[in-house]
Amino acid sequence: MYGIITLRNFRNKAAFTSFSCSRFAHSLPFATVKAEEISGSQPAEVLNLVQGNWTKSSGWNTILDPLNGESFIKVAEVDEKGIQPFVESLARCPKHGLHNPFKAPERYLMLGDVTTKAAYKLSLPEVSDFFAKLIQRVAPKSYQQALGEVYVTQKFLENFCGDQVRFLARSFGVPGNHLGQQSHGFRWPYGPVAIITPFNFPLEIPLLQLMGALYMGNKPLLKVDSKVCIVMEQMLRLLHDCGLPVEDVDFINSDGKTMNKILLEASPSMTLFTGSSRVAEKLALDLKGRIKLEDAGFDWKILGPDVQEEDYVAWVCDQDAYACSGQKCSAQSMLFMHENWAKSSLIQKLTGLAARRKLDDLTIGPVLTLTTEAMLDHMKKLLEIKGSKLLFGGEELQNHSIPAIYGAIKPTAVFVPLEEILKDNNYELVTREIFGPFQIVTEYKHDQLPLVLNVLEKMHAHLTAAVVSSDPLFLQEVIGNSVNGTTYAGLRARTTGAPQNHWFGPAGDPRGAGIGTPEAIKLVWSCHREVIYDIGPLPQNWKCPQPT
Ligand SMILES: NC(=O)c1ccc[n+]([C@@H]2O[C@H](COP(=O)([O-])OP(=O)(O)OC[C@H]3O[C@@H](n4cnc5c(N)ncnc54)[C@H](O)[C@@H]3O)[C@@H](O)[C@H]2O)c1
Repeated sequence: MYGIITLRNFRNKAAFTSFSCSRFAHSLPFATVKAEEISGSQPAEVLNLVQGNWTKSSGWNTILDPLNGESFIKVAEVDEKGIQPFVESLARCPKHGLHNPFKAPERYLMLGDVTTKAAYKLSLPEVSDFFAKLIQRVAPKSYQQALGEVYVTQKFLENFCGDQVRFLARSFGVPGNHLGQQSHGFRWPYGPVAIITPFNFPLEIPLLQLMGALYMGNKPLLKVDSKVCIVMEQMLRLLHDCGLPVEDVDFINSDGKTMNKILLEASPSMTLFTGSSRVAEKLALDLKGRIKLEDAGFDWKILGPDVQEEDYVAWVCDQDAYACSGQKCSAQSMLFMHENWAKSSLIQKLTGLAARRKLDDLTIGPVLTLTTEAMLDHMKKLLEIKGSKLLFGGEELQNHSIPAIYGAIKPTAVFVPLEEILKDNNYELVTREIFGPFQIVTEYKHDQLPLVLNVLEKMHAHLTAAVVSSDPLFLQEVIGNSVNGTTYAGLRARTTGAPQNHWFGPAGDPRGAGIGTPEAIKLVWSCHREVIYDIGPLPQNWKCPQPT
């Protein structure tokens, strides 16, 4: 999801951490684990939080270390028999929330204070290093990518310090028709809500959505994918340390089926789901539409006719497609090259950049939701399409100990001719999201832009996009004829990159959610309520009129 960000501050801190962290690692007051010491012989435990208490459950789910297969984390997973305390806890929160502009407004200030403290703590090198390393253990990505996730999270918290939380609930008023009448629009909470998040950004996605839900007055039940839930468990402990009341958030570990059952029984007023389109569509039906979605991304980049800065553009393509082993929902899944780019050395450069990626530093690593076989099978099917060819990759990683339940392939690119992509029997296959280091590359001739736009029109997921060109008319043409919710345009355009300072989310779907900005928080976590004051006085000599 998130890409190349400015890491200036953190680089300095990272340099500092390298010699200072081992000294601090044992003294983080909130933490119950040490990121580097979790192992098969010293497995970590992850608990649930309900009604203010950390609890175990009747069973443990064992998580395998994605790098060596050791059973290194035990998650106390709630099964269908254990859901009642969570259902009851949500039921205790009224529809009008824990706070709203007419109720307990001091909570807006309290949450501003908690956020100030949390932003400060997360800025400490020993704390950011702890979370970056913990992220790396469960969702292996390079240290810089993991630290980037922590950095965006910390900057987000900085944005909502002090009075910024109450400013989110800013209202407006309009004069009425007669003396004493005024209408006021308020941002109103939903009350009991649920947040479900995937494995790929273990800190950023759940934390940003959780804080947004709290800010607007809701009581959230949070469920993070069990493979990575240890990160948010530790973050909740940090938030408690910063003054967040323990009853404000419930945290559950379970499989998808159990969570589905909780949603049906507890019937939260709103659920925010981030994950695959398959589960998103199921939940949308089950919850009768009381849901907002951040679902699959089949993200595209179009290189316009003006070839320039080849080295830079190739580097951005490599980062977009293969950083975090392609497991960002914003990862570049399809690259459309203008024929001028096809004649350039772009593909050669891209091949060289992809070859630099190494398991040693996790610039390439395990794929957590697809096996090696599944990805290579998909590639074989693509290669059966007329005119398609393997550009690079297409092989299993060498000398690895990644367990077979996960995937391990080299950064891969498959070329498929544009005309073939548009054929009905190929379209679905070619545009299937492969959540791993895998992209489709194609070429369009000067007069074939309408065909490219046609490919985009047929897609069902409209998350991120990039239009790489310095020609304003070209940018206008592509942006004006497409939909994606987060679109980068210009010479430096990328598909990945979801810093806290811009909206990130899909467009073209009324259920689409957003993350990061004040607008995203208000849209996802509050609804509009209008209060019309009509206090009088009555007009002098008022008499009862005829009925109408
Ligand atoms: N749009 C975004 O912002 C965004 C961000 C990250 C990931 N993604 C997408 O997420 C997908 C990868 O994540 P994944 O494979 O872990 O997704 P997934 O849909 O399998 O799982 C996501 C979460 O839903 C839970 N879940 C599964 N079935 C459920 C059910 N029936 N009821 C309730 N909860 C259920 C899982 O346990 C997990 O916590 C990709 O498609 C990617 O594009 C989207």
